[in-house]
This record gives sequence, C-alpha cells and structure tokens, in this order.
Amino acid sequence: MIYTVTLNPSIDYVVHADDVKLGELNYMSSDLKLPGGKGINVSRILHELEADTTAFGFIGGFTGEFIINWLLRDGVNTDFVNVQEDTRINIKLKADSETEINGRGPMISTEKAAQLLDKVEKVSSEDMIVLSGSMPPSLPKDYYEQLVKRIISSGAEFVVDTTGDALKSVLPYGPLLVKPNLEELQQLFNVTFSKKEDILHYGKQLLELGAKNVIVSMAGEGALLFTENAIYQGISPKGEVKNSVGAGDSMIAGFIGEYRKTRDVETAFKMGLASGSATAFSNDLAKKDDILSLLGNVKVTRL
Ligand SMILES: Nc1ncnc2c1ncn2[C@@H]1O[C@H](COP(=O)(O)OP(=O)(O)OP(=O)(O)O)[C@@H](O)[C@H]1O
Ligand SMILES: O=P(O)(O)OC[C@@]1(O)O[C@H](CO)[C@@H](O)[C@@H]1O
Repeated sequence: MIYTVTLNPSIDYVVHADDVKLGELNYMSSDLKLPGGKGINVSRILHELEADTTAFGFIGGFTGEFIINWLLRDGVNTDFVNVQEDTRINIKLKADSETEINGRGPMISTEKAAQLLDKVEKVSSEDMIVLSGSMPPSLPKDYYEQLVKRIISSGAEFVVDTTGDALKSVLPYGPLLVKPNLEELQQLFNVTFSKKEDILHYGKQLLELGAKNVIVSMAGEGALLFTENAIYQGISPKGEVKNSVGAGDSMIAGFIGEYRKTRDVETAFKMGLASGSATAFSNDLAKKDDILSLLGNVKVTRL
C-alpha cells in the first residue's frame, strides 16, 4: 500500500477570467472546484494508475465533505483524522498569467495531531508513505520530523515533498525521494541559479544531506533526476497547458507507482515525466490513458 499524508488539504477553486482588474468587479468566464492538497493529488494519480493507495491527513467541515465525497465516488481510499474547522479553499486564478492564493488551513488540536502520528506508526515495512505539502500553522514546527520518526520505527520507505525547514529536517532520515521545483531548491539554499551547473550542484547537495533520490522539476523544461549512481535529464513532451496545478504531485505518483513495480529509477522517472505533463495538459489531474499516450514522447538521457 502507498499511503499519502496531506496535512493541509484544500478545495482548489480554479477560476478562469479573461481580463482581471484589481480593485474592480470582475466576472469569471468559467470555474471549477477540485479536491486538492499535494498528498491527495498523489493518491488520485496512483489510483488512476491502479496502485493501492490510501490518503491520510486532516479534514474538516463542508469543504472536507466535498473532498471525501469526491474521493469516495472515484474509489480512492481515505482514512482521515476529522477536525472541527473547515478545510481550506485555495484559489487558482487563470487570467493572463496563473496566480495562486492558498489558505492557511484549519486549527489542529494536539489530540488530533497525535492521532495522525499513531496512524502512520501502524503502517508495515512493506508499505510506502508520501508526505506532501504545507502544514496548517497550528501544528508544531517539527511535525514533519515527528511523522518521519514514527515512519522510521515502522520500517516503511518514505517520500517527502515539502519546502524549507520542514524539508531540511527530514533529509538526514533518508527519504527515498524528494522533489523540489527550481524555485523551492533556490529558496532551500538561499541562492539564485544563473547556470545549469548551479542546479546540478544543489541537486547533489540534497543527496549528500541524506535523500536517496532527488528530482528537481522545471515545469515545461522537464526535470533532473539525481541518484547515487547517476544524473538523468528528462525532457517533457510539448502540448497545450490547461492547468498545471498538481503536475508535481502527478510526477511523484508516476515515479513511485512505477518504482514500486520495477525498482528501476530510469523507467520510474519516465512515468513521472509523462504523468506530470499529462496533468499539465488536462483541466483536472491526468487520466491513465493520457499518461500512457505521452510515455513514448518522454526523453531521458544520462548526463
Ligand atoms: N508546461 C508544461 N509542459 C510540459 N510538461 C510540464 C509542464 N508543466 C509541468 N510539466 C511536467 O510536470 C513536472 C512537474 O511540474 P512542475 O515543475 O511545475 O512541478 P511543481 O512546481 O511541483 O507543480 P505543482 O506544485 O503545481 O504540483 C515537470 O517536470 C514536467 O514533467
Ligand atoms: O499550500 P501547499 O500545501 O504547499 O500546496 C497546496 C496546493 O497548492 O498544492 C497542490 C498542487 O501541488 C494543490 O492541489 C494545492 O492547492
């Protein structure tokens, strides 16, 4: 089983508006409400790729119900901790450019935080856990590390997709995969990249700090995969971008779903690239057929 943990799920409210003027009344040309949050997106793609998955996390209120009902309807297993306040709503504004405004998230009590720690401790050493996304502000700063310590005691492999200090704190525990995008990698080391060598240097740094594999994703420019033996460059297929929200999560799902089957990083990377692009080319997350049809157009070379 691949478990995902979304500490801060969301309804993603995708708003299309042709010509947005700040400070004036604007009308949407269309809108769409989707279940969101990084781990939930990973579970949705894993389910699409027919991998066994269960979504853990904190969920609450009418917004939480929307998400649970959607996942139930699609057949995605969930085992959330229920909280009192509403799960957040994140705005994804598609105008001339893409603007995101993410909510802070509900209050999580100490008791609820402890319940989730207990859940992750009970997974088996055969399982894998993906920890993704931001934390609601009421959780302790070291909550990611607390989760990882419990996972380590279960013996399961784990993947982390978060940012900043939370990411730094879990690297020494040896995550199977971390996947910063370019901006997140620069923020992590407080640097600005001016050439490809900079990306290669800081990608390798993440391996040195403890990650077993690192993907640095670069949106339409593809991604780089760093492993203990080699660095691979992945070129994404070209296509019409409809909604790139969740492309990174889809990439993680494609990678780990395939890696669990083959233990081969190169084929896993190809599946990750195809899944990320297939989501970028869809309004919602990608469907299995879209992913498989892009697979042949993905190019991976060893550097
Ligand atoms: N415009 C695009 N064209 C083709 N492929 C894309 C595009 N955007 C994303 N992808 C694919 O998805 C992968 C992940 O995208 P990206 O780097 O934007 O992740 P991210 O910033 O984590 O995204 P998000 O936070 O929205 O999930 C890319 O490496 C690429 O393979
Ligand atoms: O605020 P976080 O947790 O960092 O990111 C949340 C989020 O932007 O990430 C997903 C896309 O990756 C969306 O479904 C969701 O709205």
